[in-house]
This record gives sequence, C-alpha cells and structure tokens, in this order.
Amino acid sequence: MIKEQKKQIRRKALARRNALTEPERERGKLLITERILGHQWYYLSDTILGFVSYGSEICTTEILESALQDGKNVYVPKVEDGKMEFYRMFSLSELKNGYKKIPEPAGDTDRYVFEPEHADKTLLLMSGSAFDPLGNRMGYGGGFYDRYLADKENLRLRSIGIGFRCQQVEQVPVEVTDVKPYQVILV
Ligand SMILES: Nc1nc2c(c(=O)[nH]1)N(C=O)[C@@H](CNc1ccc(C(=O)N[C@@H](CCC(=O)O)C(=O)O)cc1)CN2
Ligand SMILES: Nc1ncnc2c1ncn2[C@@H]1O[C@H](COP(=O)(O)OP(=O)(O)OP(=O)(O)O)[C@@H](O)[C@H]1O
Repeated sequence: MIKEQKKQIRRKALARRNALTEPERERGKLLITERILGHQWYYLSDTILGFVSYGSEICTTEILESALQDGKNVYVPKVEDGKMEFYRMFSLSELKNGYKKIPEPAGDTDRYVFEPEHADKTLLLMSGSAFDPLGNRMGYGGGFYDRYLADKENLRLRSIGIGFRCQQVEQVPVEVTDVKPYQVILV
C-alpha cells in the first residue's frame, strides 16, 4: 500500500537528514539562502510564504530575516483546527511554539488571503521529508500543503520545495491528492 511505502521512504530520508553534521547543516543553510535570495521569483515577489524550520529541517532563519529586511510581506504556517494557514510575521522573536512544537505566529496578525491575480508576486517555500528527481515531494504525512494548495493553482506555479541533497530518493510514491512544488532545490 502506498501509505506504508511512503512511511518507509520518509523514515529513511529523515534518518539521513537527522544524521547530518553541524558543518553540513551550516553549509546547507548558506547555500539555500543564496539560492533563494538570488532567485528570480524571490526578486519578483512582494510576498513570501515561508516556513519556520524545526528539527533537522534546512534552516530558513536567514531567508526569513532577509525577506523582512528586504521589505517583503512574510507569512509562515500556523496549524489551526487541523488546517494550515499562513499568518504574517514581523520578527522571529514573536513566534511561539505551536503545532508539534513548531514556532508559529500567535494568529493575531494578517492571515494570508489567496488572490489568483497576485500569485505571480508570491513565492511559496515548501519543506519536505523526501523528494525525487521528477520533483515529487513528500511531507510529514499531514497532507497540509496538499490540502492548502488543492484550490490554489496559481500559487503552485510559484512554489519551491527546499531541502538537503540527502533527502533525495529514487521515487516518491504519488497519490492523486499530492501537489508537487513547481521547482525543487536541494543543496
Ligand atoms: N517548519 C515546518 N512548519 C510546518 C510544516 C513543515 O513541514 N515544516 N508543515 C507542513 O506540513 C505543517 C506542520 N506539519 C507537520 C505534520 C506532521 C508532523 C509530524 O507528525 N511529525 C512527527 C515527526 C515526523 C517524522 O519523523 O515522521 C511527530 O511529531 O511525531 C509535523 C509537522 C505546518 N508547519
Ligand atoms: N486535497 C485533499 N483533500 C483531502 N485530504 C487530502 C488532500 N490532500 C491530501 N490529503 C490527505 O492527507 C493525508 C496525508 O497525505 P500525504 O502522506 O501525501 O502527506 P504529505 O505530502 O506528507 O503532507 P504535506 O502535504 O503536509 O507535506 C493523506 O491521508 C491524504 O489522503
């Protein structure tokens, strides 16, 4: 069954990510920051839908801080009522541990409202547990991005999955509800 396959692949990819050394993580952060800040979609966007890295995820702190510095509107995920929404953040220090102890906004700031006409000025960064060479992506099994993007085709066209090279697997089993990022950048 596809669920079981996904679980195994996820476990192995995350084990490799968990095993990265501090210098490897630091290198990953520098490279991904450079790739995103230099990206055409970053330049063209006034709005960044990022994520606040937790656990062994590739560190997004510098991307978020640079985006704030650059005057972008920065939003990050908050899980409420089993659903993921994006709330505006102004500084990393205002975030509080929420769903699965991931730092989240309090929910008293603007919630990102999707407008198809504005999607070409919005960049969505997606975390993931495993990616394959065709750009398919797996998350942690919550289906949060899949459900969030299900009715937001234009946003999908500006989405980038980011992670470490060790998260690449031969093949990610794909279900009909899976939404793949438009681009994947592994460093
Ligand atoms: N930084 C970050 N924030 C994010 C996401 C993400 O992928 N990364 N999400 C995007 O979806 C949402 C949170 N999704 C999650 C869904 C499931 C689990 C979870 O079950 N974690 C397991 C450990 C994972 C594993 O090792 O298999 C656990 O805590 O037991 C965690 C987060 C919203 N915020
Ligand atoms: N559009 C959708 N509507 C309803 N359920 C969905 C939808 N998309 C995904 N799901 C459900 O969410 C669950 C998790 O899916 P999956 O294992 O693909 O998550 P994932 O890719 O790891 O998660 P994420 O998208 O958060 O990174 C599955 O049971 C799937 O059926």
